[in-house]
Amino acid sequence: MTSEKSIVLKVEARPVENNHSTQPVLSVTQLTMNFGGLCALDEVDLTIKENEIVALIGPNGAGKTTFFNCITGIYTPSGGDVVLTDKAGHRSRLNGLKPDQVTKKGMARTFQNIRLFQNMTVLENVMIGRHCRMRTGIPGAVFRPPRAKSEEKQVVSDSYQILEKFDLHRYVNEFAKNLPYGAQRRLEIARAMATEPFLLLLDEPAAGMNAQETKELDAMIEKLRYEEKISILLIEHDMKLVMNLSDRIFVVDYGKKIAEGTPEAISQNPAVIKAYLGESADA
Ligand SMILES: Nc1ncnc2c1ncn2[C@@H]1O[C@H](COP(=O)(O)OP(=O)(O)OP(=O)(O)O)[C@@H](O)[C@H]1O
Repeated sequence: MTSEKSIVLKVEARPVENNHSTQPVLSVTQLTMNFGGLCALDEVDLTIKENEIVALIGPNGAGKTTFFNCITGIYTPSGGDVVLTDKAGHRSRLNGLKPDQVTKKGMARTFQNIRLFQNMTVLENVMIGRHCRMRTGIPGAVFRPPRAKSEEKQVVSDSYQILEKFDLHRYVNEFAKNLPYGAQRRLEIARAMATEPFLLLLDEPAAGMNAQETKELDAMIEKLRYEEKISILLIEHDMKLVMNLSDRIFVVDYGKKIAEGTPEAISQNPAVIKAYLGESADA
């Protein structure tokens, strides 16, 4: 029997424009994560270069979200190294940093299940992302000296501009929970972008989207790459989106990296086809 995933793997891969710099912004080496007796990640290596779009794919339970959780400080990996290099060439080892410290270093993320502040407005959700770049600390927020007031004004105006970019400004004072599904997904990305990342991680951004919303998402991710000059790492099950967007693809299965390469190479890789089809690939 042919599964749905086997069909989508055969989506035509677009030719890769290989004009990206070779500077790695993220370098992950031998990342390992054990949960008791379960090895969810087994010495996985992955690099992302400046301005690249890279996908991390694999069957359900392969270890993709665990990978994101390990590199963003949600989990402490059992082994391996995670190094982020900013645009000025400063290298930071992220091992042991908390999620907010990782965000400040320039790597932001979204989640598989939308994690917005549902009872806050659209503007407030983005302002929360923006606050990570504010200089005012708790005393400033309490006593509100003139500098804190002017910084707060700037946060409001920056956040509104971000909403405009994501075509969300018409919802500015709506509660997040009242937005249509596709707009909630966009808002998560807008909030992540408000932290000024140079590397954005998207965990299944197209999950639950219809064909039109997915097409818009595809265009939005491309636009982000070119206009904001950022690199993007995405986990996604929609192979059409993956094949269309990615410069390179990494494939994991049972916690191990089984392949990496261009969309074209990956779509023809026997180990990848087998991972998606199971034993039927041998037939
Ligand atoms: N906190 C945890 N404690 C124990 N086991 C976990 C934990 N998080 C993930 N796992 C296990 O690690 C393995 C990898 O899970 P993970 O969620 O990373 O897979 P995935 O590739 O993201 O899957 P999906 O595509 O279904 O989201 C699974 O066997 C999962 O049950």
